[in-house]
Amino acid sequence: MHVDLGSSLDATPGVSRESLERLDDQIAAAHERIEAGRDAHEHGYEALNLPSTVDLDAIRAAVAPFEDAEAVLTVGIGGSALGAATFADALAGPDDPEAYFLDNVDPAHVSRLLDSLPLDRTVVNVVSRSGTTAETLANFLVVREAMTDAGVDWTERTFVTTGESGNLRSLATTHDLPSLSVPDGVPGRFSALSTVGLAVAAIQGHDLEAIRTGAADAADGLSGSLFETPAYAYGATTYALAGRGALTNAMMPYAERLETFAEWFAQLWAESLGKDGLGQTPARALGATDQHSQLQLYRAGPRDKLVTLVRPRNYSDRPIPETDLDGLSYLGGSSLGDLLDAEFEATEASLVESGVPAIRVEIDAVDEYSLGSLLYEMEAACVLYGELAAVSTFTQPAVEWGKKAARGLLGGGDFEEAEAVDERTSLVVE
Ligand SMILES: O=P(O)(O)OC[C@H]1O[C@H](O)[C@H](O)[C@@H](O)[C@@H]1O
Repeated sequence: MHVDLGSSLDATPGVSRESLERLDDQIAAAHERIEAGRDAHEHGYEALNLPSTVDLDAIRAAVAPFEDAEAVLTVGIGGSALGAATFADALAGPDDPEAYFLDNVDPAHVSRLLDSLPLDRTVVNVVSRSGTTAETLANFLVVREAMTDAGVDWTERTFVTTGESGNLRSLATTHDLPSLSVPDGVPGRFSALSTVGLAVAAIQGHDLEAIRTGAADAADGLSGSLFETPAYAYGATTYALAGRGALTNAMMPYAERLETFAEWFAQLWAESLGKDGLGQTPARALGATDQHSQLQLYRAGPRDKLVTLVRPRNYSDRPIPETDLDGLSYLGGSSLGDLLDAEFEATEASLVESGVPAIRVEIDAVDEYSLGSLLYEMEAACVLYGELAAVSTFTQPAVEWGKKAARGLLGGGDFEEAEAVDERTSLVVE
């Protein structure tokens, strides 16, 4: 990825070139720590080794029985869905099997989706690193029943991606289902470049090798200076801006195909960095659509934000027809891409003009290579930010608290977290 920090210099809050130079001493130390973690295969840091450890042949072999699928339904949540969804939404072609994601247990949504799918031509991809996540297991039980009711042998149309043990692993063994392993030491939100994120891309026929090469080139490019490493430039600057009050980071891609990338980024940033009273709230926006809504707040609201503007440098364009309609002739002869680029630059300029920090992130194209690189570099940026902030980047105790409370409420065991639900104070107004 290409990172341009110019629009965050001298903003409010902002960074100066000198402050970034001072921060660069800490980058060298953080980079050494990251490299040591990678070398020792430590939990979390191991994710940054995925370009060399992921077994693409194993992924291709696991999905080979499903070449005829018309649709692939992933049942997973959080890191077990968002990486795959990011690739699927960014890379989808007209002839690919459709990718669907059940990452919520809203009954109306689940029923509507199951009613619309050709279940006899759908492959079900059940993904859970832990094998215990209630939403995923509940949805899988519902999907399995729907297949049986439709006269489909679910064991013929399901594969599982999970850890070496747990409920899902036992299910795969019992029914002799094709399965993939979630790599050790890779937290869910860092697993997009592993079996977890790549199996759907394989079913859709995307170029896994190019994704891996994009990530591997990004890994090779990590160095001890933010001025030489785009991932660290992004991580260090967002960290510095947070320290100066930019507590919200609006991730705003100018490409519909990257809308889900912003969702993936939100999990990565929030769950990794939101600890010890620190962190930076990721907001999801889409250019140019949200110029006509959220931009008012970003430009003129509280001075507690930065905006990350993302765009591809190359894309297939579509001309705008000539018109003799009064006042619209300036559009004719131009293209939708020209208009989108102009909107991007206008938004950036409007933020600069009002002193709101922005960071420009560009990728060469929305293709496999650039996505591999983008996701890897955002993960490296996040790990660097975590080092600088001295938070425990790879844990998520606050999320787990809620998981235990919900399980306890459903009678899934004795969890003291569930008792807090009874202790809640209410103040009802009707
Ligand atoms: O893959 P699973 O074990 O089912 O976990 C799915 C998700 O569950 C939790 O909410 C974790 O905090 C997330 O990081 C994880 O991605």
